[in-house]
Parts: sequence; structure tokens; C-alpha cells
Amino acid sequence: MRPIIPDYLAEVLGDVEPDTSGEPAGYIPELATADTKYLGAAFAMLDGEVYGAGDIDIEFTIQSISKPFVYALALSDRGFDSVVAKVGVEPSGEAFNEISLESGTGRPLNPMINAGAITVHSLAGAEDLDPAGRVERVLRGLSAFAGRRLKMDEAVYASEIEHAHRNLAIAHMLRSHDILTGDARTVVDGYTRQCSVLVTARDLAMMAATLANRGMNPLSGEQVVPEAVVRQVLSVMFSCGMYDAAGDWGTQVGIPAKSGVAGGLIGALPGQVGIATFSPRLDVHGNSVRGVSLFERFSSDMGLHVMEVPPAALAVLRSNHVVGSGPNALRVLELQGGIGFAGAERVVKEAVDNPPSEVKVALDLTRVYSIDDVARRMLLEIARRLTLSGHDVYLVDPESIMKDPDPGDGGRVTVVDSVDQAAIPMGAVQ
Ligand SMILES: NC(=O)CC[C@H](N)C(=O)O
Repeated sequence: MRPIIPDYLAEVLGDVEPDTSGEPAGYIPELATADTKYLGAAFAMLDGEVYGAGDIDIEFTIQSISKPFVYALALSDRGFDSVVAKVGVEPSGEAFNEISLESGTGRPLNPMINAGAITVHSLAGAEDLDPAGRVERVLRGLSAFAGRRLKMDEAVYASEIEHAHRNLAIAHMLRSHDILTGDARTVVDGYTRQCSVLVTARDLAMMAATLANRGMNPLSGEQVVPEAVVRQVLSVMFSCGMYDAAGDWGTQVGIPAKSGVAGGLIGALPGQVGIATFSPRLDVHGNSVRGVSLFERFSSDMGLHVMEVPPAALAVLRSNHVVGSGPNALRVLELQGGIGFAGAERVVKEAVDNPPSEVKVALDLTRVYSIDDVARRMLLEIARRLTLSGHDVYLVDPESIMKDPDPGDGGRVTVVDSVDQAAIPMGAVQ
């Protein structure tokens, strides 16, 4: 069978290809001469599979797409409090290079605009790193997200730093508010090197997939940053990643995203896929024209909007049946899938609406692949209450999906590997 997804991607690329509107970034001379014919799109699945079409192995500079990843590094290196004290999380509704700070605190509004990202660069790695060490920390971190060692484009770096007057102005303003504490020029130099890291659309899709996969790189298996950091980063990408087009993007496309002025664009759809596109011509916001069109198509064709989530809870209770008879009869609540709050509520409702008349009750987790924390606590509370009303409660959990299965406070569960084990009369010899 021909692969379905690359064929689809090639078709959509063909549809947007004739659009030659927009211009490559003019303010960085080395980018102004970019080859505007390039067009590519890649999807990285959470098992490491990559589907792509077009120019997905051409290297270009990461530019602002580095911002969410370096924000993730700073959060995990320095902790939330010290980063949030210096950089806010409010959408600015302004251009990426706006010279503005939050009134009152003097903080940059968010880490996706340059003022925030320059500050965030200074927060990556340990406080006592020298500038080269900080750049190396950033390069190593970005490489871990990509799953391969990345390098920098010295020509793009040199070209940007020569014309970095606006970023220098931002950095000096940050220094005057003590948001930056080191030398302003040195920080802009490091930030500009960070922006000049070379990536391909394939790399970017894998980096986005690492965010979509709760911080674990699907290829290397490395947990690059903690899960809580990823939640923070994706939230900020959703509200601020597309600058002054963020609201429009959030409603139309609905995928946490980040663009870069070299023409890259990424989207990370939590739990599903990392997406990247590459096309150098930009719109007035500095976002890739054809990249935005591609994402609009992907989102509507494939229902990728994050607010459009299927009702996972309905299928959690697979069956409610009895095994055996007489005093050994076992009531089995057979669960399946991933269980969150609403799924656990279905199980609670079932236990309340149809209280089991059998003494022995089993919660069968054989077909469950994940239980989040609230669902775990709700299921254990069902077990505890059943114990208190005189039931013997079994947890059929052959793959130890339920962490620490102790209901506490007078509750008791017996963990077994199969329904048969729970159904065998106590003390019976097989
Ligand atoms: N939006 C971007 O990609 C901007 C990144 C660029 N290096 C800058 O600071 O201006």
C-alpha cells in the first residue's frame, strides 16, 4: 500500500505552492537572499515515525522557534519562580520585536517576543555559566529536543549581530530595569547565536513531537524537560506563539505553535503529533505565508484543533458483568482506554447507580493504558467505599498501570494479574 500521509502532504503542498506572496525577512541580510522556492512539511508521530513531503531535509536557521525550547530549558534549569519573576506569561498583542515591558514590574510580557526571549536566554543553564557555556547549554538542549547534534550557521549569526540594533535597544532597556543583570551586549550575542542554530523541517517536527510527547523525545527516549515545564511552554505557545496574530491563530488553527523569520513554523498537538513547515516568505507579522496556509489546511482537514477533543470518557466502562455464581460470584467492572476525570466519573456513577450485590468486586484494568492522578484517586475511593460496605475488592492490573494501589483509610484492594485469579475461591487449589 502507498503511504497515505505523505501523499496527502504532497497534495496540500501542491495547493499552496502557487502562493508567492510575502517576502523573506529583510532585516537580516543573510536571510533576505533565502531561496524562496523551498516548501516542505513534516509530521512526527509520538513513536518517532516521520512523514514528510517537499523540502524537509534542507537546513535553515531556527530563529524564534528556539524561544519556546529555550524557555523550557530555563524553567527546568532555574525553576518556575525565578523565571516567572523575570518574564510574564501574558499575550502582548504586539509585534515580536516591540520595545515594550509590563508596566509596574518592568518584565517582558512573555517569552515569545524578543524582550522575553533575550531575558530567557540569560536564564538558561546555571547562573554562574560564562557566556560560551550558556550558548553551549542552549545548543545541547535544542539538540536533545531534536534528537541529534545541531550546529550554528556562523554567516547568519554574523549577519544578524551586525544589524542587531533593535535587540540591543531592548536588552539595554531590560538592563536598566535590572531584568537583565549581566552585560546587555553579551546576552544579545548569545541570543543571536541561539537564533542561528540550523535545523530542518524534519528536526523541527521532532522537536515539536517532544513537546507533544510530554517532554520525552520519541526517537532517543530522553526526557528532555519535566512534564510540568512542557505544560507551561505549550500554554504560552498557544496564547503568544504567533505574536499579534495569536488570537486569530488560536481560533482558526488551534494548535500551540511558534514561527521563525527564516520561514519555519511548528505546531505541537499534545498527545498526538509534532508538525513543522518550511517556506521562507513571511507575512506582515513575520510568520511564513505558506506555512500559515498549510497549518490552516491541516487543522481543518484533520480536526487538529486542541479544543476539539473526542469524548474519551464514554468508552471507559467496557462492560459490567458477573463471573461465576453463588458465594464466589465476582462482579467485574471492565475498564478500557486512558482514564481521566470524566472517565473515572462514569465508573463512580456505575458503582453508585448499580451497587454490586456480589461480595467480590473487581476493577479490571487489563485494557487500560493510562490513569491520570485524579482518576487514580477516584478509582481507589470507589475501592475504599466498597471495602467499607463489606466487599472484597480486587484490582486486575497485570501491567501495574495503577501506581501505589492503596485506598487508605480502611480500604483494601487485592492486586491480581487476571480476572481468573480474582474469581478462584480463596484457598482453592488449582
Ligand atoms: N521572529 C523571529 O524569528 C525573530 C528572531 C530574530 N533572530 C530576531 O531576534 O529578530
